Amino acid sequence: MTNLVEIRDLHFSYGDRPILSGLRMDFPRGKVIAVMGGSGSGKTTILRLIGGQIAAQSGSVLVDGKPVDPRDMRQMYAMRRRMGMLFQHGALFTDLTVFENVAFPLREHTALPEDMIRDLVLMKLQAVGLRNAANLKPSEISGGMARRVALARAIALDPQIIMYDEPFAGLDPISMGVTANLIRELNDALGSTSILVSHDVHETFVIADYVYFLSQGKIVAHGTPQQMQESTDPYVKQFVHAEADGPVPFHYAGKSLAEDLGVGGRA
Ligand SMILES: Nc1ncnc2c1ncn2[C@@H]1O[C@H](COP(=O)(O)OP(=O)(O)OP(=O)(O)O)[C@@H](O)[C@H]1O
Repeated sequence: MTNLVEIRDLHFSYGDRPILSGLRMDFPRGKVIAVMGGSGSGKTTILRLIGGQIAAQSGSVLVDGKPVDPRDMRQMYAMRRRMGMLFQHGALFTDLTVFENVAFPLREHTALPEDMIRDLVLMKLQAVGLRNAANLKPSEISGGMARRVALARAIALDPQIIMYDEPFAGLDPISMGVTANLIRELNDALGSTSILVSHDVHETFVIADYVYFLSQGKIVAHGTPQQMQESTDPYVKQFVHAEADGPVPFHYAGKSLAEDLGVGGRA
C-alpha cells in the first residue's frame, strides 16, 4: 500500500458545529504532505484525528491500513509509539536538560539500557546540530534551538509518521529555514512520512511534496507546490500571495454584526 495514512469521507463536528466535512486525503509513504488553510479551518483537528486524540462521527482514518480507533487503548498505544508529534506550543520540560528532554520518550516507551539511551539521544541531538548543547536547560538556549530540541524529541523513537503543527511559528527567518530543511532531511533519513500544518507558504512550498488547502472544513485545492503556485483558484491565490481580500473569511462564522448590535438588516 503506497499511502501510510488515508482519510476517507470524514465528517467531524464539535457538538452541533461541523468542523470537517467529507474529507478525502492521501499521505503517501516517504513524502512530506502539507495541510494549509485559514485560521480555524480545521487543520489541527485533522492531526488530532490521525493521532487518535478525538474520534470522527463518520468516515475513516487509516494508518498503515488499520482504522484509528481512540476507544481501542491497546491499539492506540502501539500506534502512537510510531507517531512523532511536534505541536505549536509543544514546550520542552523546563526543569530538564536538553538531553533529558530528548531521552524522555525513550524512557517512557522503551526499556533500553542507559548507555543505549545515551547513544540514541546524542545521535538525535547530532541530527539537529545540538549535541554540544545536551547539558543546557531550555532557558539557556534560543527559541530556534528549543524548536530543534523539540524536533529531536519528536523523532526519538524513529517514528513512521511525524506530525508538525505550525513548526515555524514565532521563529526568525533563519531559524525558519533551518527548521524547514531539518524537517525534510529527517523525513528522508528516517524514511518516514511527514504531515506539516503551516501558514508559512514560502518554507512549506520549499520542502513539501504535496499540499492540501483546507477552507471551512473542506479540501478546496490540492497539488504539488508548483501546481499551487500556478493555480488560478481564488482560495489558493489569496493564500499563496497573502492577499487580505478574497474568499478566505476573516470573521469567525456566526451572527452578523447588525444582529449583534440589534440594528436589523443583514450584514
Ligand atoms: N475542543 C474544542 N471544542 C470546540 N470547538 C473547537 C475545539 N477545538 C477547536 N475547535 C474549533 O474547531 C475549529 C477548527 O479548529 P482547528 O484548531 O482545527 O483549526 P486550525 O485550522 O488548526 O486553526 P489555526 O490555524 O488557527 O490553529 C475552530 O473553529 C475552533 O474554534
